[in-house]
Amino acid sequence: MCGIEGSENGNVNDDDEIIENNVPDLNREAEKEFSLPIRSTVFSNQEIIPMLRSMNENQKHIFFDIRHWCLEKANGKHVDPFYVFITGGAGTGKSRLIKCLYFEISRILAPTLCNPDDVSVLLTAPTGTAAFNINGMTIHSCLSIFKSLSKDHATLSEDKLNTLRSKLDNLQVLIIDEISMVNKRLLYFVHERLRQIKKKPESCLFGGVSIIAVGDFYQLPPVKSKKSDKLYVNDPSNPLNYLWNELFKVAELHEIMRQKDDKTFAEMLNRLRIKKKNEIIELDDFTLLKHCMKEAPDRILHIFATNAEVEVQQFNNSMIMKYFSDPVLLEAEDYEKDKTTGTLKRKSSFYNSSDNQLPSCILLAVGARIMLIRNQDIKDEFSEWSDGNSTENHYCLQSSRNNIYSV
Ligand SMILES: Nc1ncnc2c1ncn2[C@@H]1O[C@H](COP(=O)(O)OP(=O)(O)OP(=O)(O)O)[C@@H](O)[C@H]1O
Repeated sequence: MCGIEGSENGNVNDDDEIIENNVPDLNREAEKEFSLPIRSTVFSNQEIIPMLRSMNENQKHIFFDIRHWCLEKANGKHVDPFYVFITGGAGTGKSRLIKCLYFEISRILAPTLCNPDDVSVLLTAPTGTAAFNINGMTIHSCLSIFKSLSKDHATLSEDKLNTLRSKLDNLQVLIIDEISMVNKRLLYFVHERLRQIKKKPESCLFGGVSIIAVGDFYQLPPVKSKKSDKLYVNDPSNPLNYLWNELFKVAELHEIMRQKDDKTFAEMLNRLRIKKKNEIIELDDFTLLKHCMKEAPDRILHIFATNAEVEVQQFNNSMIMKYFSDPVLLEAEDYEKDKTTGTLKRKSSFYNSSDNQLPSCILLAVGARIMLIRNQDIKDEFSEWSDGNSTENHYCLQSSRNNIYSV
C-alpha cells in the first residue's frame, strides 16, 4: 500500500484470518459490534425489462422454470427446494440471466415477506470482483463466513445468529455466481450457516433454501484448493461430496451472446474453451487468433495473464517512465501490534506472503491514473481520491476513520 499515517490501539482477534496482518488500516474495533452488511440488490425496471424481453429460448426456458416454482411458493403451495446449476461458456448470458432471475424472484416473493426489509433472495459471488459484476455481495459477507473456513468458525454466537435470522429468516433462494470458484468446503459452510439461520437439522440441505449456482467449470477454479475439493470432482470418499454431486440439476446455455454477430469467432471460442493445457490448437483456429492480434497503443487498457507482468517493474512502471517526467517511488510501510503495550510499531521489513499480493513499492507520478484495486476494509469508505487529473503533487486518500493514505 501507500504511505500510512495514524495508528490504532484496538483489540485484535487473532483467530480472525481476515486480519492477515496487523497493519494500521485494519482496525478491528468495529468488529466488536456485529453489524450485518446485507442489502437488497435493486435493479430498475428500465434496466431489466429490455433484458427480459430479449432473452433467447435457452434463457427463457430456465427463467420460466424457476419463475413457476416462485409462483407456486408465493401461492402458498408446498414446493420442495430446488438446486440448479446454470452453466455455459463465456458470454452465453449467465450474468444477464441471473439479474433477470433475481429481479423476478424478488418481485414474486415480495408479498410473502412480513417486513419490507426482509430478503427472499440473495445475489452473491465468492469474490468481491465477481459480486460487483452482478451488483451482489460476497457469500462470506452476507452469511458471515470467515475466510479461513476453519471448524471454529462454523458456528456463530446466538447473538450474531439472531441478527442474521432477523434479516434472512424468510430467505427462499440463494444465487451464487462464479460457482467454479467455490470449493466443497465453502459450499458446506453455506449449507451449515443457512441451516443454523433456519434452525434446521443437519439433514436439511441448505436449511431448506433453494440454490441457483451459476458458472463455468472451464473458467476460474477456487483459490488454493486441492483437486478433490473442487466441486466438479466427484469423489465419494470426500464427506462433503453429497452437497454438489447428484444434487444439482444442470441447465446449460449454449448460444454465445457476446460475439453473436461473429459466428466463426464464437465457435472458435467454444472449441478453445474445452481445450486442455498443452493440447494443440487446430491450424484454422490458430490463424484466426493470430489475425485478431494487433499491436495495441500504449494508452488503451491492456490485459495480462499474470499480476507480475502488470506490477513487478513491468507494464505500469514502464508507462510511467515513458510518459511522466517526475515519477515518485513510494515504499510500503508495515506495522505490527506490540502484544504487551497494544501500540503499533513499524516493522523493520515489509510483510510478505504469497497470498498478500501487495507490492512493496509503487511508482507514481502526477497526472498518472491510480486505480485502487484492493480496499482492505470497506468500512474505510475512502472519501477522496485522485482521478489522475489533479495538478496537485500530493494526493490524499482520507478514510472515514481518519487513517490517511498519502500518495
Ligand atoms: N439474450 C440476450 N440478448 C442480447 N444480448 C445478450 C443476451 N444475453 C446476453 N447478452 C449479452 O452478451 C454479453 C455476455 O453476457 P453475460 O456477461 O451475461 O455472459 P456470461 O455467460 O456471464 O459471460 P462470462 O462467463 O464471460 O462472465 C453481454 O454483453 C450481455 O448483455
